[in-house]
Amino acid sequence: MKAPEFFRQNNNKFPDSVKNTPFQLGFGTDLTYFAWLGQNPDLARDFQQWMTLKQSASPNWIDWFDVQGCIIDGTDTQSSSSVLLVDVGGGEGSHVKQFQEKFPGASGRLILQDLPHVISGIDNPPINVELESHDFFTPQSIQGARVYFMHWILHDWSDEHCRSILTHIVDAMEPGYSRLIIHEQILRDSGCDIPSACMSVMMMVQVAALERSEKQWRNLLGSVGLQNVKFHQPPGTGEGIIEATK
Ligand SMILES: C[S@@+](CC[C@H](N)C(=O)[O-])C[C@H]1O[C@@H](n2cnc3c(N)ncnc32)[C@H](O)[C@@H]1O
Repeated sequence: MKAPEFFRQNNNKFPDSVKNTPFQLGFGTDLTYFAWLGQNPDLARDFQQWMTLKQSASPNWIDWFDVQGCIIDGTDTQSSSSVLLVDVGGGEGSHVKQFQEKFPGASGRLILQDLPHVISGIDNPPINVELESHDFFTPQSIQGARVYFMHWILHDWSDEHCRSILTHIVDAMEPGYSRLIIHEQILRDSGCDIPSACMSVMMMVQVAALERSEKQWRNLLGSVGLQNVKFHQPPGTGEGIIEATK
């Protein structure tokens, strides 16, 4: 682990670039973590399988969040091409698969987006879900979906990168109709629990990013023009839902 060496060399400052973290020092690469995974297919597959396993062992947001009232009830049921949910950076699709299984009768298309090497590596694609190679730093191809969903995406990126990702989604959202649903940690402003703090440290050393508090989320989402920002915490502990509209 090269973190102590990295921080000694950098005067204990937070990494200033996703291309200059303890990860690059440790693995002797100039690539960002996700670009490096793209060049290491076996490890990329292990990473996606780990994400799927993690999800199967975690509380599922659709079991405690009011999906029916907040999403399904207001969905356009008239157009056969309308999109119910886009899972942006959705990996192997465990979230969109669970959504489809819990709400099989919900009207609208379900779309799973991720980088080309991830999409082409999916062995068992979720049924009734369209797969699309998409780089979230480019304009969003799906316009006016009811929901743009992201789990464990924004905690991988600095505020500056997040603004780029979010701006492409905001541009595609239909005012008053589309919802952004972010499934991430919502840290307490003080007295943060140890597992969440450890995750934040992991994001720092790997991708120069962080877990965020409610105040940090509000500032970030407000900076790209999102409004009606609501925070939902699950019963007990765990990752929350942050909901916003354009
Ligand atoms: C921490 S994983 C989360 C995956 C998935 N949302 C889940 O919860 O299982 C981050 C995901 O972002 C994807 N990703 C990274 N950079 C991307 C980009 N530029 N465009 C689209 N997806 C990207 C990765 O391939 C990976 O699947």
